[in-house]
Amino acid sequence: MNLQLITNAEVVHKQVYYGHPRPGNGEESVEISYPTTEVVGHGSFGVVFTTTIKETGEPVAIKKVLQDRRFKNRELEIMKLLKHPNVIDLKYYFYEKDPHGEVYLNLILDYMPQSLYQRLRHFVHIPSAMPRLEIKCYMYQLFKSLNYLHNFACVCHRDIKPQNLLVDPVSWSLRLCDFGSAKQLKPSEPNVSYICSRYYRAPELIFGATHYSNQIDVWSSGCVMAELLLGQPMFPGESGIDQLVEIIKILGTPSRQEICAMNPNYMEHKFPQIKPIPLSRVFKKEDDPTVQFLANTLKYDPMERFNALQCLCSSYFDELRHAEGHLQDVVSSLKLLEFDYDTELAHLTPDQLEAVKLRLKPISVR
Ligand SMILES: Nc1ncnc2c1ncn2[C@@H]1O[C@H](COP(=O)(O)OP(=O)(O)OP(=O)(O)O)[C@@H](O)[C@H]1O
Repeated sequence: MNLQLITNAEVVHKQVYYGHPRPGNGEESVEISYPTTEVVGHGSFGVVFTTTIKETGEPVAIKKVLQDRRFKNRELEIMKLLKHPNVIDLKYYFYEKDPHGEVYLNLILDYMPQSLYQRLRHFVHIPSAMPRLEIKCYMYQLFKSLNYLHNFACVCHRDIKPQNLLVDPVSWSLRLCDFGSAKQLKPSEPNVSYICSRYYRAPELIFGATHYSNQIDVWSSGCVMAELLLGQPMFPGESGIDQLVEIIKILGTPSRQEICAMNPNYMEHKFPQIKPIPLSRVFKKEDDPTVQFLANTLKYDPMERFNALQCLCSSYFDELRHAEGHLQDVVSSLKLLEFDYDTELAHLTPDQLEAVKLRLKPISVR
């Protein structure tokens, strides 16, 4: 995405629909105005520019995508469902026609200053490591967003990568964006395996599985965390199949059982036998809970891989639950230890709920 400055802003007025209409109000609309525009970015599906809504003073990003009239826009339908502090919020949307009669959908989203990709490039450029606590806060919020997405909205994001994680480097808040590849997966229905950006693709996708689960997002998140720690992608595959080679070079050749767990229909089992490199050697400077956490997110077998809530409960995040001084201020201003029962924990059995609530509490009040 190239960012380019636009000058000579003019104010436009638009009749827009609310992203989350009040219950019973159908597709409620309102008129807003905003200057066009300060910054634009070109993505694979359209442009994104940032501006400020005149009536409310809200800074927003407007993502404009070409609308195929034959289909409902899945990104819009999914974004209407989502409301969580760690997910980019759809404030309004509207359609517009260009002079050639093409229809564009405009998604008006809450604004975040940077992507995690840009934040990491900042540290690589200095050069210095990203502070370990900053990484931990971002990863915690990422898994909070995934726990909500997977268990409440039943949506799989399918394109977790640093470019789609938006952050505020001052408050350390994080929000997940770009639901252009997201889908509600149904166990009985097949899904395309050619999704997710290469470095972050779960091995079951590389093995061509069509009955994968939300666990593909956990693998991608493990790759993001590894990249933040290393300053460069952990599995930088140069092609689809080379991606698997990069994974095997570190995790070793998957066993017959692991291949079967990734894709039971995968027949060719001819791989050179490579031994795994212990992750403690790849991440020499990291402590045991960090290395163990990465090992639990980067497992071949999707069922053995931690799910998002198990990740949140991991001892890697205990430092946030123990927090004192400045970190305690960060934790409380980001409301990291606050969970909403209905949208974050309602899928648990009563026994699981008790155990999880105990685990996620600040340590001082246990
Ligand atoms: N809410 C937002 N606030 C600030 N910047 C944003 C916002 N949403 C998107 N962006 C910027 O625009 C970029 C592209 O957004 P998005 O990923 O949604 O579009 P895309 O067309 O799907 O892009 P891609 O080609 O990367 O898939 C983001 O990486 C980010 O830099």
